[in-house]
Amino acid sequence: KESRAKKFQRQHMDPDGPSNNPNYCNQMMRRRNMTEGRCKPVNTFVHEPLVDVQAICFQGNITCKNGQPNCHKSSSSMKITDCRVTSGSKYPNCDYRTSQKERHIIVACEGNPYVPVHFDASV
Ligand SMILES: Nc1ncnc2c1ncn2[C@@H]1O[C@H](C(=O)NS(=O)(=O)C[C@H]2[C@@H](O)[C@H](n3ccc(=O)[nH]c3=O)O[C@@H]2CO)[C@@H](O)[C@H]1O
Repeated sequence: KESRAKKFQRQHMDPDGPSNNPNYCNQMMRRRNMTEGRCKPVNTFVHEPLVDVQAICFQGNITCKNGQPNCHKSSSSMKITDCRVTSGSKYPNCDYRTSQKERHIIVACEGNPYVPVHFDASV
């Protein structure tokens, strides 16, 4: 069974990116298995080293969107790519808009070791 930490990495980590390729999201959403059963509507990939994203768990503690107290906001902005499903997208041919950004990211952390398990938002 995939751990929540591993699931976070599968869904949100791409240290080798970003890629200016307009098909980045179409390729990556499939490759990372987020287009099975349905097209995941929104997903962010983070183009920073894993250790830098794991360090966020020890940075600014803030309340998550769902009210839980275990979210953390990155001290610095990070290179990300937002993938958002297009209006014309029809499962199983999931179609995404690819948007490269530099944002502070907000993740939820859990466990021992205390690691990212959920992507909450970017600001
Ligand atoms: N505090 C917590 N502590 C611990 N766990 C917590 C906590 N909160 C939730 N989980 C868990 O996380 C799991 C999960 O998948 N939550 S999810 O909201 O659907 C994820 C969002 C995110 O993937 C994506 N998104 C969204 C915006 C954006 O900019 N970029 C972007 O990528 O869209 C998704 C839907 O919004 C679920 O098991 C839930 O129980």
